[in-house]
Amino acid sequence: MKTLEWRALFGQGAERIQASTIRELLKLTQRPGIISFAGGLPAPELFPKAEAAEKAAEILKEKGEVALQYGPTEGYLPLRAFVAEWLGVEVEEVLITTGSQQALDLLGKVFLDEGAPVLLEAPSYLGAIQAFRAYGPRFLTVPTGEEGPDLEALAEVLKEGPRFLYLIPSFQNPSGGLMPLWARERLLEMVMEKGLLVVEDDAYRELYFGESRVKSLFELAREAGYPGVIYLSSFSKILAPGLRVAFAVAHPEALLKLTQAKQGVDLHTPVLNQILVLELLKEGLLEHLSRVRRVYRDKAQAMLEALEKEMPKEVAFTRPKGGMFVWMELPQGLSAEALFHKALEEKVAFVPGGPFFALGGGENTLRLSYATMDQAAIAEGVRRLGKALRALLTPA
Ligand SMILES: Cc1ncc(COP(=O)(O)O)c(CN[C@@H](CCCC(=O)O)C(=O)O)c1O
Repeated sequence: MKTLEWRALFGQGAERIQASTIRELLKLTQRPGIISFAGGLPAPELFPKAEAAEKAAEILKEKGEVALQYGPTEGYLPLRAFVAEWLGVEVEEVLITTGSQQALDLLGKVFLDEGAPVLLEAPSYLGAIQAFRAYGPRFLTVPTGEEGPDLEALAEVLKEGPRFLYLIPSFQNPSGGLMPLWARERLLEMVMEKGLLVVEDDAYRELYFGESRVKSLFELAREAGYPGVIYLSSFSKILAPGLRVAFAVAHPEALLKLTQAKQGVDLHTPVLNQILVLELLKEGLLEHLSRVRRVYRDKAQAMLEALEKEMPKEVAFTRPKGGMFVWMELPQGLSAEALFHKALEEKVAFVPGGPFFALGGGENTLRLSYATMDQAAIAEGVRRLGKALRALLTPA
């Protein structure tokens, strides 16, 4: 068979397209017997399987012509209307996307150029770093922690005039941080003063363990009459990630360009999936959301109890108030990559923290997701992790 030198055939941009660490690791965690804290994969016990089977059959029977035909790029109008009412915005401001992951790619396509500055937290969602990196931007970062980005450092780096700030104010991936209201108001003041654009990724908006949600940057900006916040959220974490249905809310001018970009990417998000999401949400959404919150709060509690019991005192870890992740820091000098391999020997997996830092660093950090495993597996997985850690901490 004749061979081709594929690398020579790739375009220049192909060099910037790199693998997703989570996606690559997830292949490893398919091995039998592994307890995986790697992907933020929602709890399968929460998937409305029986209802979805019934509703999908009904949709195909009664609306098959619509569900199986090409649809509008903007999205299935009744679903857009549902999202608009839920968020208190106009339907013209809502674009249905094929997961928030697609929205991140569209934002890179529309707002970034080679060498253009874009600001992210350090650490931040590695899927966003992967999506934006394909457009060759100059990454700027601001340290982030349990209460969100460091606002003093942010004031400095804003002087670089980033095309946009990509932020995850609620239950940040991977650090679990929750920006308090005062910090959100302060950040918005800085952004409005400079007329900058914010992309608010609110994937975990409903997964709060406390009494209520903190107001989003988007809501605060609306109240201040500022159009410069583009809001993303998704049905992945509250319904089913495999349906790939999410949404972006933006000023009509921005939304028009994002929609045009989407036309060139996938024409539209699968219509059957959009109708199915709408039908599943229309009944008992509030009860479903309170069950989802309880399940994740219990899983988080199980992981924190196990970590308190099993982790050596040299290790630090966050106590999340929502979301799906615990962020862990090993003593300086210890490598999370080295721990990853020891942990695999003990049949437990996690995501080393390095890939969450757009400008590098974080070699001693790691992310643990409690979302997927049941409480017994969480306790056993943390026990195994403790064993691997002690082996790493005890010099041979
Ligand atoms: C902040 C943030 N923004 C967008 C996404 C992607 O959500 P969609 O399912 O594309 O709506 C995610 C999902 N992240 C998960 C899921 C990745 C799953 C995978 O790559 O298999 C993770 O970090 O593990 C996210 O955390």
